[in-house]
Amino acid sequence: MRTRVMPKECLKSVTKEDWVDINRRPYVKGDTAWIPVKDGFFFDCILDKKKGYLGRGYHMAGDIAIFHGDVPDKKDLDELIRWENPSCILHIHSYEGVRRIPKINVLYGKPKEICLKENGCFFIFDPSKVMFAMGNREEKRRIAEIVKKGERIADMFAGIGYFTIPAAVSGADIHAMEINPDSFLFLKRNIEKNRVEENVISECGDCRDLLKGEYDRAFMGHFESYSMLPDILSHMKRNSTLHVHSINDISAKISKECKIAGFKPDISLHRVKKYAPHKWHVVQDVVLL
Ligand SMILES: C[S@+](CC[C@H](N)C(=O)[O-])C[C@H]1O[C@@H](n2cnc3c(N)ncnc32)[C@H](O)[C@@H]1O
Repeated sequence: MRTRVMPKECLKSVTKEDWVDINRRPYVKGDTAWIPVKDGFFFDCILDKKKGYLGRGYHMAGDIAIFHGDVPDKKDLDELIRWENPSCILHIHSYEGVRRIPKINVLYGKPKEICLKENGCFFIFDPSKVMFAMGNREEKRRIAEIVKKGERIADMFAGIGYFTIPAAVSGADIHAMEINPDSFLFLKRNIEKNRVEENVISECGDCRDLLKGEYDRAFMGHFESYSMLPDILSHMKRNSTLHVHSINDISAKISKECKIAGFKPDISLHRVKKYAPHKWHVVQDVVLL
């Protein structure tokens, strides 16, 4: 790659210059930036094609690199900085408690808010403050496809709007409930950012206290949500649908609760992602007959 070598602080001021190749990422090391140059313009250094990254697995949320599991070693970090040029590297140890608060180490740079675009929806969040499950993209797309315009939906564990936003964009009316005030603030901003204010009523608090009226569908996007089945079942219409998330198949437990509430459940199981060895994040679609 042909580059011009400049102090890092020049990066912002040169982006609009006609010689800058905006289709390539600049490479930054310490205080120096190697800025890609378009064909036909003056350059002062050719950067070797970078060797691939061979370290521990990670994923990128915007320009923030995230490790789960064990803490990566210094060699992996140096390699990753060279390979991805991230603004920040986080190690997320776990998500704590019912509010799923990330327990993190900042390994490089400074955490910040990012805005991801997925399946045409925007999600603003700070991965050091709130949970965002990167592997649920397909499930969000599936939900956006199956909800119907005008349906009244309870999103009992709305988070930053993982399911609320795609369902609202599809034209459903969502009652979004979220107990964590940090996640709730991002939820409000994502409702605005995606311009779905008319389709979403959002409330901060415990969904068990907030459920109101009758619903055509309910999203139960929390692994312990089955314990709240009695709460939601008293608000569900006949022929309505629940989407109950869990680790591995809990159809038998769900079936028992639905029968106690007077429904005949028709359950189908969908895998969302691998969670741990022998453990799958699954969702049970439960039609209440
Ligand atoms: C979408 S995230 C979790 C996703 C993932 N399926 C899991 O269980 O780890 C779940 C969200 O539910 C919220 N939450 C937990 N208990 C709640 C409750 N009783 N009422 C409303 N929101 C709740 C948490 O704060 C969190 O933002």
